[in-house]
Amino acid sequence: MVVLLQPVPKFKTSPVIIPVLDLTDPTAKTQIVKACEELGFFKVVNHGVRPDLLTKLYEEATKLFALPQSLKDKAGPPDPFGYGSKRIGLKGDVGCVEYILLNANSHLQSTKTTAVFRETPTIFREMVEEYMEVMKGMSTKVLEMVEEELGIEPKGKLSKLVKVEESDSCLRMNYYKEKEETTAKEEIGFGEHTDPQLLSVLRSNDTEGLQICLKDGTWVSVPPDHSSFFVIVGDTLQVMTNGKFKSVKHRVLTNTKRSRLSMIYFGGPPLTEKIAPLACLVPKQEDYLYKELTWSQYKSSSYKTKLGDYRLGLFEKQLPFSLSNI
Ligand SMILES: C=C1C[C@]23C[C@@]1(O)CC[C@H]2[C@@]12CC[C@H](O)[C@@](C)(C(=O)O1)[C@H]2[C@@H]3C(=O)O
Ligand SMILES: O=C(O)CCC(=O)C(=O)O
Ligand SMILES: [Fe+2]
Repeated sequence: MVVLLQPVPKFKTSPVIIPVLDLTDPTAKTQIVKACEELGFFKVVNHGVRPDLLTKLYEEATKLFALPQSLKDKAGPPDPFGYGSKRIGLKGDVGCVEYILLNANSHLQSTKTTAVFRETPTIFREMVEEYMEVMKGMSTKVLEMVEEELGIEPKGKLSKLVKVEESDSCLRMNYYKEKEETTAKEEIGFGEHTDPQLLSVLRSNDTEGLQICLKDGTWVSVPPDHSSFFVIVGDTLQVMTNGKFKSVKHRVLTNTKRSRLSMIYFGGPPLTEKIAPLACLVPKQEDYLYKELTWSQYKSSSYKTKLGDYRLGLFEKQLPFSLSNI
């Protein structure tokens, strides 16, 4: 008899060394740049975010996902904002995940974002707004440190993209339910992908599941740590640094015994912002690896791709005909 075994995703079980950054350390900017180049990922400790805000927000988010399905569905299907279950994006991707996606920019706020808040207590909305401000602050701080270390001029060129009111940032809360059967296998919670924005700031409860892909293609598990944040380099930062920083591929595998609740702030530039390699980092135009696109163009093209697609190809310069045929 032939027994067909379920393919188990390959990944290293031994934890890889994730850079741990204390933003108040005078050497932090050098370490941030190193981590963004080598891994596109690092952990932030000693961040000063009010622990009671985190605890309370997690309590309220847990209550939200425990609401009757009929109430949650009032804020769905996502447009892409609002409440979603299993389906991710518009191109048929699925995962073992329930989520809400909310605009951070109140001027761009969609009706589906408002619908989420209709089903939740006022305190939830207030805490979400405060949390988004805190995340904006942390994203700005990280980008300011990158500017200083790389000598990016004028000051604020990068960080203002997430700091200004028009920035197109969003917040996602993902809930991965535990499996009923204790013998159940791990499944894909959130399939492999890179984040399109400049950078993402992630926090989760203490349930494992997040994995990142190293440059050699091996997947490694990121040990969870509810007291820290994780920063993920996005596609836009890869383009602006002309490939110096790596937009890291990541995914979530579900845990069979415990539920995972994560919150991710995606720091995006204003919709009209032109994204291209920074001239102060790449003096010669012919050395640019990427062409210019507005964030709005890249974002709408991203929504035509599947989760795991290589979206940075949209930015890549076409090689001259003679070269591309070699
Ligand atoms: C399949 C998709 C979901 C996504 C939009 C996309 O077409 C490709 C990028 C996906 C992603 C990944 C990071 C964030 O979670 C997200 C909100 C984003 O900006 O890009 C999601 C999009 C989504 O779920 O709407
Ligand atoms: O839920 C997580 O821990 C990560 C999910 C993620 O990568 C995303 O929402 O873009
Ligand atoms: Fe992601």
